[in-house]
Amino acid sequence: MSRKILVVEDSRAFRNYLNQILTHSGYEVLLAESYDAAETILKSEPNLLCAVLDYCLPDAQDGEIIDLLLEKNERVIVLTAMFQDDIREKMLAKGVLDYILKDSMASVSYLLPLIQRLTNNQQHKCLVVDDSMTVRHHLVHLLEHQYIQTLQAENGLQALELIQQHPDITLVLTDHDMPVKDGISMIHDVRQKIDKNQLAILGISGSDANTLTARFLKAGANDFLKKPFNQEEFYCRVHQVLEMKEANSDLFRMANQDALTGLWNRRFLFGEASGCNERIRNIAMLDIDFFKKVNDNYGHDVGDATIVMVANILKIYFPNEVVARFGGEEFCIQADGQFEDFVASLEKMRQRIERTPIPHQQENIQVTISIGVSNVMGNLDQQIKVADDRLYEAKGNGRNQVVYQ
Ligand SMILES: Nc1nc2c(ncn2[C@@H]2O[C@H](COP(=O)(O)OP(=O)(O)OP(=O)(O)O)[C@@H](O)[C@H]2O)c(=O)[nH]1
Repeated sequence: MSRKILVVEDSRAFRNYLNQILTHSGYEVLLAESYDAAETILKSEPNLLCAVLDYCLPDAQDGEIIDLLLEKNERVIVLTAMFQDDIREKMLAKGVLDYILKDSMASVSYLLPLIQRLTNNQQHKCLVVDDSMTVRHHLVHLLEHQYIQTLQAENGLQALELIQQHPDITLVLTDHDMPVKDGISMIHDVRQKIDKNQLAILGISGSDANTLTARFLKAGANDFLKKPFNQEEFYCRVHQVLEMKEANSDLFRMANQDALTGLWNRRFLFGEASGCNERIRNIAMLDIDFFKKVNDNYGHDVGDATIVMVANILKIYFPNEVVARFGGEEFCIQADGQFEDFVASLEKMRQRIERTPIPHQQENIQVTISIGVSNVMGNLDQQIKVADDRLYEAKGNGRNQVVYQ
């Protein structure tokens, strides 16, 4: 997705300031000081993330630059020195994303978060649930204008089916009064399985019932928006809900991921991933052989690079399984499926690690791993204990091997 932003601004100081803050944040900025200059740039630079436009330019004093960009279906943010209700109404009616009052350099501090929001929106998929096609289309238009992908459902039941079929949905916007299944009972059902941090829900309703907001929130909605709403309020609520969700996802990642390798950590393995039921599952415990020597001979940084190399190969061979860094140079893989297939993949992975050199100065460092595997009925602790005993058997038998019985 494009990171190009067109900035059209006649004040040199303001233009340079915008260029500086946007470039610093990793965007590619195209600068124009007038309508004519912008028109020339647009001939050769399609595919913008958005355009930041001064409302009043020396050669286009009444917002004509906005029409030029909107005709090309670009996303437009307007900078204006005048805050007049009629201009604001006119701009928003045209389909401008937002406007920013240009009364000081500090006022543009709102701009960067807005542009970052547009960038992050591209990771989100929203399910719009409403029995009115007109309302659905209006909401879809607003969301897609901000790069949020969309799906649509006519009632709560269809919504539940789509949520199950599309685990990548991150946001649901739902009405309440719908045939077949209403919004609040749909939220109740969703929350049996998916919590607020995984899936954000924004209730939207025009009902006059003054208890509806509380009912939506108590059922598990993250927020509520009353119809009719204006575009600015809609975007503010959607942004707020998505920001909260992203912050929670970041926290979850920080608490459950190993910082060096990006693998899951022990906390995740015994918490989220373990489940409480006793059942059969495949467990592998892996340990890098003679790892202390890598640290002693080449230093801690090379030791770290070795751990990362092993972790990356684990991810390649077990992309859909729970792969965790158990401790220093010890890893654990938890998998379902056929035990023989699991052992075969572990053996291939062991050979791959043995063949993968870690370049260091003029040398290629080579490491091996030992693996113990279990497939017994029990809880996670019991299964890890069996795999761990087999890992130590592998170490005792000469290392660089898989022991699975
Ligand atoms: N570089 C680096 N070293 C670590 C890290 N965590 C633990 N270690 C080191 O890993 C080494 C583990 O050594 P040992 O437990 O003696 O085992 P080993 O040398 O791998 O020998 P065997 O397991 O018996 O084959 C210790 O020297 C730890 O200091 C880490 O995050 N980075």
